[in-house]
Amino acid sequence: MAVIEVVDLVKRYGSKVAVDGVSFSVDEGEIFGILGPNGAGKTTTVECVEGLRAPDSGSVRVFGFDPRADRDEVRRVLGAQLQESELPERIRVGEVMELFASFYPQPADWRELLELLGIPDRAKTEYRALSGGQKQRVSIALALVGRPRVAVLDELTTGLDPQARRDTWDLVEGVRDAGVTVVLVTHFMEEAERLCDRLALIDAGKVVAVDSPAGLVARLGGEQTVRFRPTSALDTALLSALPEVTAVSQHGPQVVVTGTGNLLHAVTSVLARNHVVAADLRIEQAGLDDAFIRLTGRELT
Ligand SMILES: Nc1ncnc2c1ncn2[C@@H]1O[C@H](COP(=O)(O)OP(=O)(O)OP(=O)(O)O)[C@@H](O)[C@H]1O
Repeated sequence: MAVIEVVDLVKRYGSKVAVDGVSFSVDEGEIFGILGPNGAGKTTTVECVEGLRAPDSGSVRVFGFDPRADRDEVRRVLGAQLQESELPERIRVGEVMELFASFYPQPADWRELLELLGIPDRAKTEYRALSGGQKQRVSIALALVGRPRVAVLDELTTGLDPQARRDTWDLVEGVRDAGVTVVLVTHFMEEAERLCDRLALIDAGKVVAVDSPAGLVARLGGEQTVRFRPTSALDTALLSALPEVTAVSQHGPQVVVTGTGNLLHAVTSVLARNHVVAADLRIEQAGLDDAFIRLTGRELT
């Protein structure tokens, strides 16, 4: 059975359609990403999964339960992160952990969780005195204290410095390795690429693709980009005519050539034949961001 099954989910705010027929399913034991630009409908989608919002149409099941009709069952198996603003500033970390643990029949040992999350010494600290990274750790601990089978983590590294972000990625992998399925909402390409087994790309309320990061990139057919600055006049039509080349564009002094196959060799051969020296020559393989542009026609950020 799928851990989460979303079928044709639609959610409107007044006349604004925030989620427009979204379908995906999450398998047990995976880190499933929901990736898309700001306003794509990611949070609204997971709020429907968590039972915080009622869908206008379509269906959501979590281990077969309806998050609205079977609220208690879903609460027992699904751990959701709190938004930062939802905790009182003066509550101590130990107090909030104790409180949340009391909601569950068989909670995890929250002291162990704080230890696992690298903040064992923060139990007596007031929430407001925590750093951004520590607040994120507390919110992950709260999502895990009920021993959920699936944890939903929304924009968990937004606002963190690069080191704290990498530490958080290690934590998420640790959660998955402990047997918890993870749904990760993000607008960071690098985060999705590094962590997710599969992901749904969402744009303007619709799913544009569901695949592994490598599978999404492979849809580009091994596309590469060569960039360089010609040091003398170059007729770019010579490059466009190459069978390996799919597009040529010029950005100021820089020429950008995308294509497949042995693109670099094809481009440098043309340059050599025409006695053009290429300065700052670079080649890049396509990544998730290129896949996103190809699938949606626009950039993620
Ligand atoms: N409570 C609300 N009332 C009205 N419109 C809303 C509400 N919440 C979200 N929206 C709108 O619905 C759309 C989807 O928002 P949502 O927060 O689900 O997107 P998101 O992909 O999570 O984006 P972000 O990363 O910015 O949170 C956006 O256009 C947003 O402005």
